[in-house]
Amino acid sequence: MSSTVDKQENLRTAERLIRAAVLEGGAELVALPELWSCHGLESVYRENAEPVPGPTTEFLSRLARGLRIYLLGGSILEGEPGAERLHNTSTLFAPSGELVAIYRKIHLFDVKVGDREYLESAGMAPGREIVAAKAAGTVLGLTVCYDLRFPELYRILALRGAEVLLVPAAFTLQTGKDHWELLLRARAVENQAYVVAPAQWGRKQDGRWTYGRSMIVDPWGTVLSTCPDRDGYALATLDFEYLERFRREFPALANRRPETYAWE
Ligand SMILES: NC(=O)CCC(=O)C(=O)O
Repeated sequence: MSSTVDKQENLRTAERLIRAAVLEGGAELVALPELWSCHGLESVYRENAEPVPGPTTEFLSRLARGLRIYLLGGSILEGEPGAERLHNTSTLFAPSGELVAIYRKIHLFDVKVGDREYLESAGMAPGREIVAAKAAGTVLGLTVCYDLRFPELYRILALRGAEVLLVPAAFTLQTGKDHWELLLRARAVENQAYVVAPAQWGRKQDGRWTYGRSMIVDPWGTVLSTCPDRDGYALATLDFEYLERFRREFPALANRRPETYAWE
């Protein structure tokens, strides 16, 4: 998606794309990008924030139930009325519509890229909990965007059994062109897991460009599917028998030597 600050328009676009992924593509798990319901102008984030659960998660729950799918609600702006700072919050719904996991972005994007400064922590508070959730006999690890640069998080998720690492994102164009695919493939290879990474693309209202290229990567590091620079979806089959065999025959996770690793 290339979300705007018009929440109703974003909800309509998300619904159209989710329905297409399921009804045309046969998707059983659908994932939206970071801040899909409102993105691109920080000055309006507070007025677009909602509690979780709230109206936008209700919308996602209805879609998950109606289409009988697992639905990752990318991330949205979470905020109780009067909260000092918001959270960048990802939610996961079961085919029953039940909200089965809530993950709040841990690593906030406080960096300078070229001549542009990002200070996500000015408006957001970091999450404090690592979240893995069971879904249809597998385990999904929830993360958001800049988290991708912190391999510790993904290793902990893998050690908790995650076989699919979810990375809804809005990478900048400048970092994304060199780092997005590299980091996604690295997280897939080092954790021997599928990586599902739906992304914002295009120019935003505040002038920033996002990189796009939603991507699904397999445990070998092969890119199974990606998106061009327009709204759409990447689609792939995740083969958990292959994953189990690969981890058994090439037991890199089991070959770790934690007793020799020094901690900070
Ligand atoms: N929204 C984000 O967290 C952006 C992360 C990003 O662009 C990066 O390079 O990291």
